[in-house]
Amino acid sequence: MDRLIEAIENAQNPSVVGLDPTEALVPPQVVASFADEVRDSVEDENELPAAQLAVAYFEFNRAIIDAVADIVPAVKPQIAMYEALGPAGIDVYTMTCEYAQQQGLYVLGDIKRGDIGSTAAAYAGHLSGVGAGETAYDPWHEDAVTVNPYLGTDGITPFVDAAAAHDKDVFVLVRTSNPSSKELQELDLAGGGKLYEHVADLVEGWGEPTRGERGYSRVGAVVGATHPEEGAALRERMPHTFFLVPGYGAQGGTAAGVAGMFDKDGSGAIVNSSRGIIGAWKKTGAWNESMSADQALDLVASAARDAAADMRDDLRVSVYR
Ligand SMILES: O=c1ccn([C@@H]2O[C@H](COP(=O)(O)O)[C@@H](O)[C@H]2O)c(=O)[nH]1
Repeated sequence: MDRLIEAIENAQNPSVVGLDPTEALVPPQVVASFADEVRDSVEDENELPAAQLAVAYFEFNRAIIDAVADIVPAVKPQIAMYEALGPAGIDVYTMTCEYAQQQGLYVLGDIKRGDIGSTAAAYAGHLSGVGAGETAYDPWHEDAVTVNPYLGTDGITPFVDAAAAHDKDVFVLVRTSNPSSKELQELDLAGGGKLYEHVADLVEGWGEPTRGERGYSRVGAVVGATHPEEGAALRERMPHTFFLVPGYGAQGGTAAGVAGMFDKDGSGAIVNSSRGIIGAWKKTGAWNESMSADQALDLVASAARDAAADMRDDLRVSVYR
């Protein structure tokens, strides 16, 4: 986690921009502008819509990354949005991750994997790449990934081992931001405490052998911005676990609400906003259908930069107090 902490300190900004493109979030003229280019590249007409959207997603992401790279430390591409497009989407996911790393950003791949140990070992290829030594190949370009702890220790260990071997990190779902999270995570355990508290203790333990110079381990926790009190209690309970905090903005989380998830030095957490930043252009009232694709991308970029700067300033007031 030391690299992420350093990037946050350099930017004085504990926030991460979520790259979750959907058809509704990309200006239509951007998608339309790739129709001809894509038609020549697909073998089957049926592939056209996915291929066209995929190219549009990449240009959309690139405009946003260029606009925010000097003010945020990290991006979090959500792989679901890309997987939804099939192979063309997966290509654009990896291209986005690579481009973001090239711009100096820490890339947190939101892949939420979880399976039995032997399969988890294959998923851990997201962090370890393919092969070893000089011929090692990293197709994913991720600095960290999210994982689901539901299968227990053997589903997590391959990710932790890969993270330790490749100077990367893992974020484990502990207290997720969504309304239904209470159905499982708030269950009372026979021995006392809630299920998510037990997961929190496991996460702190999984990370223990990987503690870095800044006191945080390579095994972080996902804690929703929509649970301010529980997040603050988890901060106390998990002193060596860095938090990824989604749910700010579109899901109702606030800077005041997440303040307790940071440590006394204003470190220990990074807050995500996806739709609030990449969809900010829709709220400006400046878009119109006669704009060119380039003009629309300029609007996306400037609105994203303004929204990212507002979020940074908002967090600075509450966190760097
Ligand atoms: O508990 C969780 C875990 C992950 N997420 C992901 O974060 C972003 C949030 O997007 P917004 O548009 O800022 O709401 C998205 O990729 C989720 O899958 C989460 O929200 N909560």
